[in-house]
Amino acid sequence: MIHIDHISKHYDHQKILDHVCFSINREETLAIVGHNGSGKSTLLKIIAGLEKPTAGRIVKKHAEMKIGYVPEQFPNNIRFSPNEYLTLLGEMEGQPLPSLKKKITDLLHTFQLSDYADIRIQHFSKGMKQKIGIMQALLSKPDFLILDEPLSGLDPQSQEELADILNKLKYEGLPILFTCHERKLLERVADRVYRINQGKIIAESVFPRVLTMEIKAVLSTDLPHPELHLETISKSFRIRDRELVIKTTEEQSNQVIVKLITNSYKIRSVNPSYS
Ligand SMILES: Nc1ncnc2c1ncn2[C@@H]1O[C@H](COP(=O)(O)OP(=O)(O)OP(=O)(O)O)[C@@H](O)[C@H]1O
Repeated sequence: MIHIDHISKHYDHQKILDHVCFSINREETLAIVGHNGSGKSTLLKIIAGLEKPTAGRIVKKHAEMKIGYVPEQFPNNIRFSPNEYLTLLGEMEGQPLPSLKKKITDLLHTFQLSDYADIRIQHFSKGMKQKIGIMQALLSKPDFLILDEPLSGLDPQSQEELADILNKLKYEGLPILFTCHERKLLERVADRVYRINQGKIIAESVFPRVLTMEIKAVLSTDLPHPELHLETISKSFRIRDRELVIKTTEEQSNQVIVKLITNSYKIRSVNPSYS
């Protein structure tokens, strides 16, 4: 959906990017890694249209494609609450107030900030501010999201929480391009990783997307739970009273559902699991 076509960038006489070429496909999460100063942020800004390349071009599938860009640092001095700040930005874009309010409520819920909706952002932690930056980018329903070091400076728990949110957005079909230094998180979130080295870009890794599904089912008879031998097709499962909760791969989820139905279970829910 976006092709980076022989992008080069020089600052004064310093060559930062040298004929960088790659494509970003639909529903794909791509990460860029590289040493400090290797040109990651410069490349993201060029793709977002915030910086001009010295040579080359960015080819978008649709000229009107909306790109959401989240810089590494969220401003420190925002005196508005998330409700006020996001409403103001949405109104400036001309979004109608009723649907804008609903969108903000949904975003606050997704980012687990509903309890902080009316507290000034300047009092927030770095991770919370980072979430506001992403919410701001999502407010105008982008077709593509670019995040510069979204996890930097966050404690491990906040990193995990944000990685879960990125996975959720990815599962909903939003293509994402981000930079990150944390190997474990790259593996959790990225489908592909590219490395910038001396201005050139090289494909580093491809992580197969193995999605875990959580299936909740209830036994519809008064008999004890039947012996299902789920160990072979399930990552984990637990039984509580009449309820059975099973985690399995997306590929095997249909097989599990059929097995449950034929053994007198009623399926309550089938959802992707990010843990
Ligand atoms: N506006 C600018 N003017 C001159 N040089 C710049 C400018 N912006 C970036 N640079 C230089 O370009 C090089 C690449 O910077 P960039 O911020 O893209 O690297 P990075 O890989 O994102 O680094 P980090 O991992 O530290 O964030 C650096 O040497 C930087 O000093």
